Amino acid sequence: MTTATFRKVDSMLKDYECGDNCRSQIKTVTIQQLGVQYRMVEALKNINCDIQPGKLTGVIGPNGAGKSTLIKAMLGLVPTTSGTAMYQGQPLMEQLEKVAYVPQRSQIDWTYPATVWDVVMMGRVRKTGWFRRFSTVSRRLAAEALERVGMSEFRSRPIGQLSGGQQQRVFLARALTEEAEIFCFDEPLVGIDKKTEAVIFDIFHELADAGKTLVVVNHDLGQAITNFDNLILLNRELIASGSRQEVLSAENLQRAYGGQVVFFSEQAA
Ligand SMILES: Nc1ncnc2c1ncn2[C@@H]1O[C@H](COP(=O)(O)OP(=O)(O)OP(=O)(O)O)[C@@H](O)[C@H]1O
Repeated sequence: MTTATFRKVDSMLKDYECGDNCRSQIKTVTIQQLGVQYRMVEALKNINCDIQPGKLTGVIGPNGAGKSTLIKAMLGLVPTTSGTAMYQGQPLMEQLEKVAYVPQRSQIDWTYPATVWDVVMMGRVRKTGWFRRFSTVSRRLAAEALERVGMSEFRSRPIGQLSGGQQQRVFLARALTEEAEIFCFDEPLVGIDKKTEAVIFDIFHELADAGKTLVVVNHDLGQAITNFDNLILLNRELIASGSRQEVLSAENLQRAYGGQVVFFSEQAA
């Protein structure tokens, strides 16, 4: 099916109100036989799983399991040896205008001379174009996003002068201004306090409730896990994917982490 045909079908479905089930299939990101090799390291092997809209999906697994690589490979940011991620009948990497991606903190240059407002407005560049004036709508969206993450009062502050949690909030605000269909966050919860964690999860759940497709890499198997609807458990290969209750079995955790993890009971999950 061509992109044009797919858009037509999608708008017809909007017109004729198809049920939740078929709408959900259309907005699902489907990862098919994805493989990544970095020189001598086989980072991911034959990954097959879905990321459903309307759910908060976490990617978990031990250090070096390939969690960040999964997101990067889905978006075409690292070369794949096999497979791809599909969205609405086309490779996702060819539709990046529909994606908001927030990389790991370590991959962002915090010395870059930009204010909080500059960073959030960057979320509008794709829609506005480089070197063009931002519209009133773009400015309003950026101001609303900053307000939503509780960072309005910092709008003139250089990003290098913020705490880690404040920096994460600013990048979340930038993602919100992109008005994307798919949101990919790589370790947004590292080094943040409980209050910021709660703000971030509230926003993730709002996006999921609005029918967005969200995937969040999270290496910490602790409390945060209780916030996800679905999980993708990796250790270079796919150990399990599906609802959090299905994925967090003793057997799956043993396969992913070996002896490194104490079993989480279903109640804990
Ligand atoms: N650019 C690269 N070049 C070579 N090897 C890489 C590169 N990026 C990642 N790797 C290797 O690929 C494997 C998977 O890395 P990745 O960062 O995806 O894992 P992760 O699950 O996100 O790890 P962590 O929880 O430690 O952040 C690791 O062995 C890592 O050392």
